[in-house]
Amino acid sequence: MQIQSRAEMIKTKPIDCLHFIDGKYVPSKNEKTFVNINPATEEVMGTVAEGGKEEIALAVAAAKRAFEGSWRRMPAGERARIIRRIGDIILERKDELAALESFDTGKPYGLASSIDIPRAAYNFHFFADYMASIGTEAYQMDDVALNYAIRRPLGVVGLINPWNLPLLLMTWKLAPCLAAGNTAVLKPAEWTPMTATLLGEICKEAGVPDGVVNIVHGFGPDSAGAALTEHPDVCAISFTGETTTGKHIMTAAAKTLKRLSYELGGKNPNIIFADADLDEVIETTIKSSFINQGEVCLCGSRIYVERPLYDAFVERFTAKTKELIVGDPLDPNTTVGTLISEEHYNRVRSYVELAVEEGGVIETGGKRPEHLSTGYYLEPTIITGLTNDCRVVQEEIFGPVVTILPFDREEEVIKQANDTHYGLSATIWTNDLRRAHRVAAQIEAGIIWVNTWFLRDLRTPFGGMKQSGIGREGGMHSFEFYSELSNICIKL
Ligand SMILES: NC(=O)c1ccc[n+]([C@@H]2O[C@H](COP(=O)([O-])OP(=O)(O)OC[C@H]3O[C@@H](n4cnc5c(N)ncnc54)[C@H](O)[C@@H]3O)[C@@H](O)[C@H]2O)c1
Ligand SMILES: N/C(=C\C=C\C=O)C(=O)O
Repeated sequence: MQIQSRAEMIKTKPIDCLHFIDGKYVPSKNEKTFVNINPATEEVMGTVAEGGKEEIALAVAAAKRAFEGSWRRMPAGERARIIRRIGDIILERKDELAALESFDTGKPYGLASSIDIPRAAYNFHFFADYMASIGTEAYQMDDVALNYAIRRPLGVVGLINPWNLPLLLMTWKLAPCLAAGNTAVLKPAEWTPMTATLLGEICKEAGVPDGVVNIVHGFGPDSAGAALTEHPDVCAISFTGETTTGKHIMTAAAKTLKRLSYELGGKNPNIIFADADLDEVIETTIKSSFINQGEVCLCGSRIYVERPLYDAFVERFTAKTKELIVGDPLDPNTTVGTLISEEHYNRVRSYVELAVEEGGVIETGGKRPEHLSTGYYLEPTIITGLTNDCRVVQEEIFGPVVTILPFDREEEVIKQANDTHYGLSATIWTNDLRRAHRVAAQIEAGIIWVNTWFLRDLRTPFGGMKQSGIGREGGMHSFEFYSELSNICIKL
């Protein structure tokens, strides 16, 4: 399908986003809505129904009915077929979903089309296949007794999502949640409602029974998000977002003792030893620094380079960064689109100004591109000359901004890499095999890549430690979160 121009798409597409509750698109009871702004044109693309306590109550009631109805009793093979079909339909509608994801986020259409949407489909295909292979455990107590565990679904689960990889991350939660036999109430991020809205009709077309998947739009505090974390019939929350938000949700969920899975913020080290292959390092570090405008929790925004390689790296990396094309997300030549919102643009810009106050040197970037007066565009930015204790090196910026610091010894860089409240991911570049294993084992992070970045095997544990998260999702870890185990002991 040729991508229609933004104007045509919005004229012809129902861009107003309604809730999807019990298999039907509905407005809020009080008719409240908020506007959805396109970050590249700063134009209103449509309205979004603003959900609150009432809409969450309707959605949870529908999910509860569906759970107690056909869904939990559906044979696993039939459930797997439906889940796989969701993935199929996402691929059939890839162009449309990629365009809407690009309109909502400002990310290049090419990125949405090559990464976000295919990975959203794969999340369903992966868990539909994986669920057939999961087992539990059994133990014989000599000839006295036999113990075996059975796995059962939790019930109604709340899934609260961020705006940076909207459909990818929403489906990373929804696929295993459904595969484990649960029903779900999803709360998309307020900045990115469109692909979430279409996910409702895609699930219905795939054969998901009404009420199994419900989508309620709105904000966090005093809105749909908070209501979901407080509802007594929601037994678990999987949340992806800022660490500060995670703390608020934990307080709200405590009242009803909900099970929690958290994927939170990060400030990830990218450690480059002098023996690394510089061409390979530069090519991947451009991605791990600036892909999706740096709005990826896994981005390696703290770059540490062993001193013998430092000058060559700064020179080559800066030159390569200057070649990146900041522009219209729908232009196939664009490699860096817009930030998500004016609010976020101003926040990221403030960190560039802070970096100068802290003594940093802006090697490139830090400004709005002169030829782009409309849209929340920011040049990819490289900062040197700071120390590890600077706020710009310590705090998550979540934009196209990286710092580069030199180091002399392995022990020194491990200490600096770990000197953070976060512990989500890390990247290590070296051709010394023993050093790779030795350093990786000492880095305090949930995910550590060596000589690569964002290479994902969905069977692996995914999540962060310290202030970057609680729990792991992926493969068996998702089933550990989205189901209960009971041990049955039979006397022989
Ligand atoms: N660890 C990961 O896998 C991962 C992935 C993507 C993004 N993130 C993190 O997410 C952040 C950016 O995403 P964001 O700005 O959407 O995060 P955010 O915390 O502002 O919002 C995330 C979601 O939580 C909702 N929310 C906000 N306050 C709430 C409350 N009190 N109760 C219930 N829901 C509430 C929001 O409406 C949104 O849907 C960054 O910190 C990034 O590192 C982490
Ligand atoms: N959760 C995942 C990616 C998170 C990206 C954060 O912005 C994944 O790849 O499964």
